[in-house]
Amino acid sequence: MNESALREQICECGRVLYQRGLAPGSSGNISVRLDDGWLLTPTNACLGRLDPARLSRLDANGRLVSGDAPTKEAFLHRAMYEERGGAGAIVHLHSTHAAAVSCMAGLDACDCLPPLTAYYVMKIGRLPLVPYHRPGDPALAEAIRDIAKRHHALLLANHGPVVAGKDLDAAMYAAEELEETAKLFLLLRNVPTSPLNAAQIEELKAAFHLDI
Ligand SMILES: O=C(CO)COP(=O)(O)O
Ligand SMILES: [Zn+2]
Repeated sequence: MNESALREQICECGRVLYQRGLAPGSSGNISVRLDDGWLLTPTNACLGRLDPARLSRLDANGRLVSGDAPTKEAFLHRAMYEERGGAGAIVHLHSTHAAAVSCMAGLDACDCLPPLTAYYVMKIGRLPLVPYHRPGDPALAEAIRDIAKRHHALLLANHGPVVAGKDLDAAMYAAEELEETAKLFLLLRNVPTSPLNAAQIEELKAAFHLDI
């Protein structure tokens, strides 16, 4: 896909996520890796009203070469791309139910949500929790670097999810599946549940060649 089409795709993805209420206000950010840098959403931009021409274009060294000032988390996206050679796009949201889970006490920091459904296992697998850092804190890049080596999705404490994918559709679908599973998790809080067991997860990993 050429850069112009990628710009349009970022804006369309932003519109869909905003309209679904997964990126309220000016929250969230999206990026796509290019051969020689990245395209990112501008800081303080509403994902529902992006202008393709004003997206932030960074060169391979992370310098802004065109467009508006990039998301305050450009360094986080860059760290994830550096650790995940196969990642083509990253979506960060403040989707309500995933954000709610990120605020809960007593989570398993290695895996915040149970494997309630096959699609959660297929799209997300395991969801590590990253300790709280303020939005835009450069220390966040190093905090996620080691985790990103092993996980394409992570949950920022008291904040929201960051999800990478081979392309923007994959990242977006996985971020939406994460939000739906967080919703299920909260709905089922006081209900006995039977998450998928290890054998069922192994079967999915084999059937869909999952790297989780
Ligand atoms: O979600 C956000 C920060 O965590 C939004 O920040 P930006 O507007 O700088 O992308
Ligand atoms: Zn955020």
